[in-house]
Amino acid sequence: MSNNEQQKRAAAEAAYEYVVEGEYLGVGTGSTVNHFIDVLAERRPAIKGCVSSSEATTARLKRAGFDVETLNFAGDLSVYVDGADEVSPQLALIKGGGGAMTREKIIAQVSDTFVCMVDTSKQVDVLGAFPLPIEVIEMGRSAVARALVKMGGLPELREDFRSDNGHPIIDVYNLDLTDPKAVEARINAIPGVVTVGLFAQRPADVLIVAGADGVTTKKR
Ligand SMILES: O=C[C@H](O)[C@H](O)[C@H](O)COP(=O)(O)O
Repeated sequence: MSNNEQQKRAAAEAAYEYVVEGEYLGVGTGSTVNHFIDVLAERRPAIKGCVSSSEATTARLKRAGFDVETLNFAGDLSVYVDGADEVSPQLALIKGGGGAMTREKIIAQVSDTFVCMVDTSKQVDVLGAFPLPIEVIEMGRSAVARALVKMGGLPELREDFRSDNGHPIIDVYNLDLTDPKAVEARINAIPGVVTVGLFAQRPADVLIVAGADGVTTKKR
């Protein structure tokens, strides 16, 4: 395993401490979450089942023998575990590098504790070096892109990609994200936007950071 993969694994092991037995567990998407699912598969907690944020995570959880239930059935959750593409000191996040942010944001919103796992490379003072993913309705994608240009952004359509919900994704460079809550609200208000991958209005509650010197945990 590379150093980076070892760090992801260490973060996943630390996140496991937040799993609540006897309940449904929210599970995010991505390479760090894949390590978390591997940890779940090894330790087999007595959870009721999982609520998944993507088809890829659902398939991996099922292969590991876990029940995957719909959020409509499971209702509000105690714990949601996921990764992120960037994290600010206030625990605001950019998510959606894998295109899963719509389902991720829905699950984060109904979870008491959002546990986010990252490696040190994803910690930034101000969000925005990572292009901001925005899921859009196909017929509105050019209109949304023009609105983003007016905000100072440089939108790029993600080539040959559809989200699990069947929508295109625009990745936006160059946006000023010094006030991420305000930008999130402004982008949410553009007709045609399904979900912006900014998690500032609902940031992480617990941040687990894995680095060369071990794992640290920060709480909001
Ligand atoms: O759409 C993907 C999700 O938001 C992921 O949480 C994010 O991209 C981080 O993924 P990874 O753990 O692979 O860096």
